Amino acid sequence: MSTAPVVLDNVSKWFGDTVALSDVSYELFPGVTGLLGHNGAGKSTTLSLMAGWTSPSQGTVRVLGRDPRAEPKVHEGLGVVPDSEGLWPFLTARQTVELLASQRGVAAAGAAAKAALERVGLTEAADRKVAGFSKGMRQRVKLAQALAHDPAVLLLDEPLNGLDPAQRRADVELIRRLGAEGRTVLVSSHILTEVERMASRLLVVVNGRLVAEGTAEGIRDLMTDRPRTVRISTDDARRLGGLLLADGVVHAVELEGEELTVETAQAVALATRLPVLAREAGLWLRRVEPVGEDLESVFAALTSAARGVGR
Ligand SMILES: Nc1ncnc2c1ncn2[C@@H]1O[C@H](COP(=O)(O)OP(=O)(O)OP(=O)(O)O)[C@@H](O)[C@H]1O
Repeated sequence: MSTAPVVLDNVSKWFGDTVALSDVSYELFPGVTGLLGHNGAGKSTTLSLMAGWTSPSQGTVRVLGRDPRAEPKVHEGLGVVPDSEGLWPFLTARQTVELLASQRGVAAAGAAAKAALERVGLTEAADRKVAGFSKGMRQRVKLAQALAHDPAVLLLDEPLNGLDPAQRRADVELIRRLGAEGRTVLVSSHILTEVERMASRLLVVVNGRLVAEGTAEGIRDLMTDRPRTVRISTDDARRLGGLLLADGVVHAVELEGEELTVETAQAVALATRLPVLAREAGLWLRRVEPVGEDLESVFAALTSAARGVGR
């Protein structure tokens, strides 16, 4: 069996007729891994399985070498930020964090809570009741709770939800540091540009299936043959559009003044043929700009590609 801190081996999970996860296998290693998927893709189910809150219908889950469902001791090395609220409003931030640290068997729970609250930037608010906290502050209390016992594995379900831009930047930085310290961190998100800033490795889940895995760049490469849109600015857009269509490297063109927008399923061929065709026709390429090269677009393409294969 693998020694990776988290191992999913042929894991499926269904609720009645709903398949939340379908035959998923991967390992998590130290550093930050992003788990990407739209609402309902199976992210929270994955985290629940790793936290031992639910059992797989099939397959095995191991966290720090243990079955998290059968061995609650796993929580001594595991910190979880669930997407649910679950905070007692009548406790202060300090009491909230201290309580869980004690439950996790931390001897100096007070000192651990103080350090964790400081880490997430809640020192000044530590003795205020959670009831008056903003969504962003409550998220930070949950993060401090997850950190207080210094776990080797952290599972964070959409941890940036409800944060303002400054808080997001701070938390992206904090999560990166947690990974750099050698912890195994899994961050779920539906916002690719955000998770891309934290995670060195991405797992993309669509309809409960793992559809792509790798670095953000690697995932883009996987999508080389997906349909792409390219905007071209030239001195005779109509002529160039005709040449590209005749050459067969694009399947649609749209003209707007000197701007030409083309659709292609052969990005590499277009990149090779475009300068040749322009040169032969004596046309000047002012600007060539791919549209939608961000991960959001790649993700949308993966999603529609996987839809037919879904449940
Ligand atoms: N306890 C449950 N009972 C029935 N169906 C469930 C249960 N938990 C999850 N599901 C279903 O399993 C699928 C995956 O849900 P999950 O919450 O894991 O997705 P998600 O990617 O976390 O999405 P979200 O961000 O919206 O929570 C969904 O179709 C959901 O409706």
